[in-house]
Amino acid sequence: MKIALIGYGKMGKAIEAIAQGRGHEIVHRIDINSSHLLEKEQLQQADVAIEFTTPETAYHNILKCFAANVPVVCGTTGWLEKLPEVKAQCLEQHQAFLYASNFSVGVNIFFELNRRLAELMATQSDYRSSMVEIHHTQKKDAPSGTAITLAEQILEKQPAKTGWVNEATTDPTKLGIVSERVDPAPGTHIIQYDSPIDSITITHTAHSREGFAAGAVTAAEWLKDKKGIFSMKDVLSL
Ligand SMILES: NC(=O)C1=CN([C@@H]2O[C@H](COP(=O)(O)OP(=O)(O)OC[C@H]3O[C@@H](n4cnc5c(N)ncnc54)[C@H](O)[C@@H]3O)[C@@H](O)[C@H]2O)C=CC1
Ligand SMILES: O=C(O)C1=N[C@H](C(=O)O)C[C@H](O)C1
Repeated sequence: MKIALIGYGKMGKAIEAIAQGRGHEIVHRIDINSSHLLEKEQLQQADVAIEFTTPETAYHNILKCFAANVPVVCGTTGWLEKLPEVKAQCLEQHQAFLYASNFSVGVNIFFELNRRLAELMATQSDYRSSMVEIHHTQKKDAPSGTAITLAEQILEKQPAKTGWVNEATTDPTKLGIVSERVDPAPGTHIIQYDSPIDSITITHTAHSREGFAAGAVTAAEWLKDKKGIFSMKDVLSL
């Protein structure tokens, strides 16, 4: 499979290593200094594009892939206000798009646990939920995309909560998400339910970026010949 890597930073390089290890060819490595490679003719040399850039650039990069008729896997976080528009464009232009706030198998299983735990806790008014996410200091967005996905799952199951805030809170109608930035943390997410009697905590800790990169390559292999909008739930059949 021929891959265009859009974003050749920490994730782009981790994805390159996994993709080449699986016999794929990287036809373009596109970063801030080589964005001319996002032209239609260049992108069309790839079977699939994998986009890990910045909150400011993801939206336009995805639209360029649509214009070139190239399926795109996107892992960039921090741009979700534009997601509905991207999905609409994908359908309108008959393109293929797969977004995940986290591509690792472990986190996608953790999402399922989180959803179930939130469901069980929905009727347990003695417990207060909260979240901590820990990442490296170069991370541009807070809270992390994964934390937002986890929060949305909790809010969906707990109607007493009306939203999340990116700080610790005693407001029972809000889910507090604390963001810590410590090197070299690749990504840790902790969900906690506390009552006066006890606490329940579930934690996912990434030991490296390998799981994110492997998941993104698996998603690209899966998406290559498809049309439509997909998620890692589709890829992993969860
Ligand atoms: N969904 C997931 O599983 C994961 C998502 N991420 C997200 O992926 C994104 C990238 O993360 P890192 O690789 O750690 O960041 P990084 O800062 O190491 O790399 C970003 C890359 O984007 C490039 N870039 C900037 N503007 C560009 C443009 N206009 N066109 C093409 N390339 C451009 C930069 O030159 C750089 O190579 C972040 O949003 C991060 O939150 C990170 C890890 C896992
Ligand atoms: O920026 C990162 O590094 C990560 N970003 C993703 C997120 O925002 O959730 C996924 C992972 O936690 C690493």
